[in-house]
Amino acid sequence: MVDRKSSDSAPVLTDPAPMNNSRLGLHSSLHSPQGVVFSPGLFLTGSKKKTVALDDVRTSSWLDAMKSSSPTHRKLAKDSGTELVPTGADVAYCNWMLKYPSALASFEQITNHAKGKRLALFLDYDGTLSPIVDNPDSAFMSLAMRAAVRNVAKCFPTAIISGRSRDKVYEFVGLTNLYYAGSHGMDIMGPVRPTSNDQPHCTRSTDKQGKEVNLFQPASQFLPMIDEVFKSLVDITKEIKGAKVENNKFCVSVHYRNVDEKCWMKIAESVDKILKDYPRLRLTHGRKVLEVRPVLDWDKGKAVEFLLESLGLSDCDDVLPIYVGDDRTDEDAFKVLREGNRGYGILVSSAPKESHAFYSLRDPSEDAV
Ligand SMILES: O=P(O)(O)OC[C@H]1O[C@H](O[C@H]2O[C@H](CO)[C@@H](O)[C@H](O)[C@H]2O)[C@H](O)[C@@H](O)[C@@H]1O
Repeated sequence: MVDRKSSDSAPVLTDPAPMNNSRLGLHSSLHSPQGVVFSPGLFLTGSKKKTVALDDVRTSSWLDAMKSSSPTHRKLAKDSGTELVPTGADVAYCNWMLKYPSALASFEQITNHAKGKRLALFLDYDGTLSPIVDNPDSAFMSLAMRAAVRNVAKCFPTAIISGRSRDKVYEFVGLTNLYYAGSHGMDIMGPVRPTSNDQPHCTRSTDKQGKEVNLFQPASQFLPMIDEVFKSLVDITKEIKGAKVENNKFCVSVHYRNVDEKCWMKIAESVDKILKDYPRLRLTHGRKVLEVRPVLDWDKGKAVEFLLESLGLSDCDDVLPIYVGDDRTDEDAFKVLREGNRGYGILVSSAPKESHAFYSLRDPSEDAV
């Protein structure tokens, strides 16, 4: 079992409230806070210097982040037959699209850039392939979306990279001709690589069709800890109406979408209380969800790089990776593609937000077009 109170353990890294002024501020999980250094391996190390006052600041900054997560904005009224009266939000969205043009409207530009290149497609699941719904167990993708993904995967290598457990996202998508990465990329089932035997955290396995695959699980030593923390989180939140804790194998989601906003502070305090005992776990914010995960230098961006390498597509000028995602965790992947002009990120969002993506789509129904 992992020693959860080891002396060289890292402090819990928390995300400050999102949407602060700086473009990079959005992406706080990338930053190593003071006192935290990246060790030669994947682990983040540092010293724990938290005070009670700092904890209060921390939980209230969590609350700010929770309040601004997944804002709801009305769609521009269309096809309703009524006269359109753009609101301030509509105008703001249109202005935002000048910076992040619609991927659909830019289709020709993208295909021109893709000429002579091999495409590789990376897709987030929730909020990208499936609409956001109240019950995480009912986040089904539409038949049209499944058909679109099936077709695209016949033409280009395609991978799903999700915060969900790999098994769960496979259950939702149900397509065999794809690669799957669960737990924010900490559980990747990819093609067998000639070098994979030498790679740490890689094992040979077989997929559900009996095909030989490469399994990359850099957080495997955290499994007992994650199971333990999952049980504690279920227990501590059981009296909070609407709270739901989801075990995503190498990370845990604490959902508050169905919790009365008056109780959000209680959710933040409960998670904070548990995490105090687990300095090797950290917290990130998603769409009305707090995500507890190992303090590892690994994210969806690293997963994209890993898969490109596994597919023999890294360091090739004739490869154009495209990543479609809606969430803050997808920013890691957008950033990897933007850096060095490697490919395009497409952000699915109905509200303006700062991003490392190049293009935008308003909602998942546009993805399947
Ligand atoms: O990386 P993703 O595939 O986008 O997964 C991120 C989280 O998605 C799920 O939660 C979100 O979608 C739910 C269903 O629409 C919604 O109810 C919830 O409020 C959203 O946060 C999933 O349940 C989480 O475990 C994932 O971490």
